[in-house]
Amino acid sequence: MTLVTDVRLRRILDSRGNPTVEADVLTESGGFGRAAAPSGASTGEFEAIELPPSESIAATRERALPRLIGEVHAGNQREVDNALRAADGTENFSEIGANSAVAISMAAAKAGADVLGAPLYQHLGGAFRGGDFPTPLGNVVGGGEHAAKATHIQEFLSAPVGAPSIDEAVFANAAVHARVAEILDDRDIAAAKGDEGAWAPAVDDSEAFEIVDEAVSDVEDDLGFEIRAGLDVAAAELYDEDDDVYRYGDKERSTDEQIDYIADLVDEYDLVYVEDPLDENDYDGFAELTDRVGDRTLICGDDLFVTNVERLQTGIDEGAANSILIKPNQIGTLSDAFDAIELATQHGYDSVISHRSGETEDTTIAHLAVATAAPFIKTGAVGGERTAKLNELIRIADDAV
Ligand SMILES: C=C(OP(=O)(O)O)C(=O)O
Ligand SMILES: [Mg+2]
Repeated sequence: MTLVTDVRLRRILDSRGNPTVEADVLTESGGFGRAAAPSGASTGEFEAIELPPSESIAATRERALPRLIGEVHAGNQREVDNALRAADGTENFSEIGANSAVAISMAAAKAGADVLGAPLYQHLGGAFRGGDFPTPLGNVVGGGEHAAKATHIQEFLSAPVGAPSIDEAVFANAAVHARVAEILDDRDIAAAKGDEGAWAPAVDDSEAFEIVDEAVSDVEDDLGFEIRAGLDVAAAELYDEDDDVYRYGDKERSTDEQIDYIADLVDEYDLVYVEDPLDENDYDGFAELTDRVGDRTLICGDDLFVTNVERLQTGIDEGAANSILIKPNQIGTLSDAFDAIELATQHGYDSVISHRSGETEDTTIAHLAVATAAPFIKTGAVGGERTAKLNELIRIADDAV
């Protein structure tokens, strides 16, 4: 019934106006799934390879489609994903591109759900999923690789940890985003938006902390539940390997100073979440910071782990971080992303399902978060490609997908 009878690939626009890959998967009994690959800007060194979309589509048509069409079942995710891996033949999808691979992998899952007549989260997670919703981490101020001439830290996040429902959590993040705009206006600071819809003011990081702290407290007082702040430092982008320092404009920090700086920020701003506080090769630094503040905040590996079970296992062995960012396109298939989530859960690491800075209207990650009962999802606060996922979470909670 779920035998794949056709796979169609095309170039579509992503939220930055760049081309990306969209896949349609059709099955024998009329099942249909469509999904699109996102794209990163602050990509990790160890991520699966994203090829130029036209190149990826051509290679996938030649190498992968003969192994998929008439050969695999959309309802059997491992079979689909194993066929993609076999067609590529490399560890990092450098032959067909992780962009086509992940689009097909996610589209196949949707086609499998369609045949079953089940929502995607239930097809992926089973009949008993749908009761646990992630806390959304909403990007409200940012810079780094996502906006020119803005903060050095890539993302300042709002985390409505006390929200009684996903609906209230999503609206809380939008309210913090709106409150930041008012505070910027009061301070006469003009701000454009970065790639993920966060405000991107030309302020130094210390002023951004003040603004976000004030916005979070104001909205917390208004709404009456706990909202905290978090960060994606994206420190690999700040790290200068030659001089072994982190560069924040003219200011330099050694690794020890960086660890002290982040540990102080955790306490000063009561941060609930810190992603990539150190370089993507620095397991020792991650371990030291986790040892110092891991009892009171999440230390999350994004560029460090790249959704890769081997890199995560190294982190687990060394005590580096206590949380992992999950981006299916970093690794290339949904099966690989599931394996990373399962390994994380077994070892007490929290999974944070994440968008990329270049996104589409695709909502797969909302379903993935509910299917795996992930405690957090990072998918922005405002902007159509971000609200696509947030609104899907609201629909899932309303049993309306
Ligand atoms: C979402 C992120 O950005 P990008 O997609 O540019 O890697 C991130 O670094 O967590
Ligand atoms: Mg990151």
